[in-house]
Amino acid sequence: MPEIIKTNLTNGNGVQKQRSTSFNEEENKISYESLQETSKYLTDRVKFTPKIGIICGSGMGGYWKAGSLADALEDKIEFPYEDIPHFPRSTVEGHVGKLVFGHLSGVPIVCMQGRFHYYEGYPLWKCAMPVRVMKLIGVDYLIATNAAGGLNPTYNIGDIMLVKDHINLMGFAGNNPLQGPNDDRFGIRFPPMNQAYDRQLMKDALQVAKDMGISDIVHEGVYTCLGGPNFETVAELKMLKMLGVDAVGMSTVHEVITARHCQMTVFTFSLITNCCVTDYDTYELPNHEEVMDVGKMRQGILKDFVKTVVLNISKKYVK
Ligand SMILES: O=P(O)(O)O[C@H]1O[C@H](CO)[C@@H](O)[C@H]1O
Ligand SMILES: Nc1nc2[nH]cnc2c(=O)[nH]1
Repeated sequence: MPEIIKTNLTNGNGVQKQRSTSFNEEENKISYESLQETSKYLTDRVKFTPKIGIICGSGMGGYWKAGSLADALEDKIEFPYEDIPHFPRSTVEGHVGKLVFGHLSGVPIVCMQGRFHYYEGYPLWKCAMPVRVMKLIGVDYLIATNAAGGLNPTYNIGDIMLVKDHINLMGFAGNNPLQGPNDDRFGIRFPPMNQAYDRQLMKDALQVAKDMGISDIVHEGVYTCLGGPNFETVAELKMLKMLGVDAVGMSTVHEVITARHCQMTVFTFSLITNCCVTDYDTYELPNHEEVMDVGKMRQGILKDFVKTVVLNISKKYVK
């Protein structure tokens, strides 16, 4: 049951009135101490310290098991989300719901096989809280992946868009994962966001794409997150296009903001799983099955791409 906090206010004429504020740890921020409990639960059970964390987008976390990025991990230690203290539960198809520790190309990593979305009913801070858990475990580099609709007309289904920037539309509407009291142990009250996506990691990833011979399907672009769960109307997409958005999704932005708040270095890419329909004469309907199918279709390339990016970060930057 929520604990009721009574606050004394005056009405301006010196007359006292009482306001009741509902405070419930599940609805409001989870404390630093609670997240330390979560992190301790994990570090007590894993004998290596990953410096790199990966979040798998829809269809990219290997819900079909074989051949995926998560499947490529060696010495795996898996934690179903329901076993981890204070962790939310995955409810979306294509998001397995496990935190997996292991080695990718010999590099220790932690991987979220399934993320949390606002439309599942979680507040943004809760969608992003695993990022803080990663930070407490020792992760300094976040690789966040997502499935997104391609709005840029030059993009094709199956392309990869390296995210160079985002538009935090939900933030425009006053919804932000950092809302509420700031805990300075994570980061500062007013974090800058103009260098959210690390330029050097992007350049390195472009070189990886070149070396793999896939430069023709790799772009740099601007991502936006909408609340979902419905896909967009034609008018909404036209508006987003005018704003300079290249790909549209329902995730990632709040994770990136939370990661930058606690000084993580961020690399993000979108897999373009569908082309956004921006005219009324096209009868194609975006759907989640297609989104997952494209993830599966691209699993081989994505696995090799991420493995090389991870190896590169580990060799060049991780201390
Ligand atoms: O962003 P991820 O988790 O990759 O998933 C994307 O795909 C789903 C829609 O098919 C939405 O959840 C959208 O956000
Ligand atoms: N909002 C949104 N999210 C997506 N995820 C995958 N495709 C899409 C899309 O077209 N729109």
